[in-house]
Amino acid sequence: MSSTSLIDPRLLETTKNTIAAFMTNLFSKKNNVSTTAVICSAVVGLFAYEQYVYLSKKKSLPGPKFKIPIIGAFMDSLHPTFEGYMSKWKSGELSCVGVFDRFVVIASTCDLSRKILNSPAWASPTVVDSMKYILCPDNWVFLSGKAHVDYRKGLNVLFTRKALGMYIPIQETVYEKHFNRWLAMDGRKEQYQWHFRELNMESSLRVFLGFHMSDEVAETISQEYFNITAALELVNFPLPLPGTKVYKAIQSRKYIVKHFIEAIKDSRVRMDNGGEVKSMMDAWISSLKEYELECERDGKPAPRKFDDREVALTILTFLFASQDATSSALTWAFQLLADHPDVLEKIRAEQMRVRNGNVNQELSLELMEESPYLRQVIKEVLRLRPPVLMVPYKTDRDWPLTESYTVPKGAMLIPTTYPALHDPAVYPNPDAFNPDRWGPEGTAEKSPKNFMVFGNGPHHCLGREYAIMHLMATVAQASLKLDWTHYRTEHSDDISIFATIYPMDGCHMSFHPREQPASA
Ligand code: HEM
Repeated sequence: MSSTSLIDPRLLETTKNTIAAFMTNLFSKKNNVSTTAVICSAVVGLFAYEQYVYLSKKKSLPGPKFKIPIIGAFMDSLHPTFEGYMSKWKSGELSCVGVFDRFVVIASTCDLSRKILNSPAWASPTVVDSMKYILCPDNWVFLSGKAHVDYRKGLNVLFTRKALGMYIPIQETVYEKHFNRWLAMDGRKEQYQWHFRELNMESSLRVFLGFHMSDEVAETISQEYFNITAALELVNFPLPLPGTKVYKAIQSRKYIVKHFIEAIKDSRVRMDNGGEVKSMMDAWISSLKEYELECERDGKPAPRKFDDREVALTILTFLFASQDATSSALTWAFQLLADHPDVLEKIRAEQMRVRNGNVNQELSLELMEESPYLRQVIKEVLRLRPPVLMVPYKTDRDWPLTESYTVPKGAMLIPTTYPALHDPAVYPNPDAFNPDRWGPEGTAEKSPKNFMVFGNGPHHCLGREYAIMHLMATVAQASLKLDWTHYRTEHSDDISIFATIYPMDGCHMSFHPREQPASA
């Protein structure tokens, strides 16, 4: 912890004394005081009180010594920078900042981050402030304790190996469609970050909801979803007033949920008529139906029903949890592979090997399971550029998190993933892209606790295997069907923050059809 950032306890004492003196002064004055003077004095008093509250929570933690009245560091949170985050993490194992009435504590070490993620008795996930408005307060992600565990158990069926195998052909169709779109641009140089996002959004929508919804609606949802991403700042304007980002995100959510509900109704009809399971939602509805019949048959009490809105909101959480993180990972994957052609060649060789030289072989889960090198590459992309840098939690009571600091109840407490994933003791030369560190000769697998890309503890990512499989499958198909060029700029390796992380220059690329090897 940097000693220069320690708060002098005398400052705290002086602030307290100033407020006391001010209040005494204000109320003891017998002489006439103008209304303006009283109001001004009251405002100054409130500001001083705000500083006092902030400093008494901050204690010796590194962080701003002065909180800007009312808004605190709100302007910084509007335009976060990676460098700003880095300097926070470097300032100490815990650091703090005040935004509006929120006191935010950031944990930067692997051990403290894991402790926070694994202590449901002290802190629970809070998502960012705006999310209760956007995802609706009755959404399952806001459940805690047993209610959360029980609900989550019911969702596991959607991410089993069998389920993942069923989603793969849907994904292959979507990849093919987007690859053809990219090729139709005739090798034009573009900012591909948004094209990767589109592929990812359509893949999510089709896997989660199937093909009931038209391409136009799917594209509008992709556009509307930008409003939701834009409202994901760590701390937002506290009220969803018209014109605010949160307000716009709520309108977009309404549009998205309306169309999800239509797809759910369609799925219910198809499943009632014994239709084929063609999406995650079909799988869920049919498993609920099966369980209902099982209870009826075995004379057990009827299970709880899930109405269309509830199913729609749950699918929305999957989109919410996956969309930005996976789009970020996909962008970095394409960029890093273009910048490391030796790695891309090894992927191609592995894919040709597992397909016995048949470049057109249908994609399958088995093929992905037989591709250990590709898995190493995806793990390395996620380590080097973790899409989720911080996971906001909230303390449910005063928590003596370290020997020297107790996090006050109600604080936003944020475990961090990046420093653990760039710890040179665990990942030598941590800023280098080196998939071999995950191989048999490497050491990265020896410290699984550092790999917090998908969180940890009771709320760890439900879609972890699905996400890894989707990233592997996209890269596998692209490596065989496409050649791509990355136009590096001086900002290609810099990180910009838009809910998650992207290359600062937006990733300029062009795509070309890949000439098939003679054996294909
Ligand atoms: C590269 C992509 C992804 C990354 C980096 C990622 C990362 C994370 C992280 C860090 C958490 C918080 C964990 C915690 O609090 O300990 C999380 C939670 C979650 N993720 Fe993911 N995720 C990804 C993709 C997905 C996908 C594709 C889905 C669903 C299809 C998904 C569904 C969820 C859900 C439902 C939760 C909340 C779990 C709970 O509260 O019980 N994620 N994810």
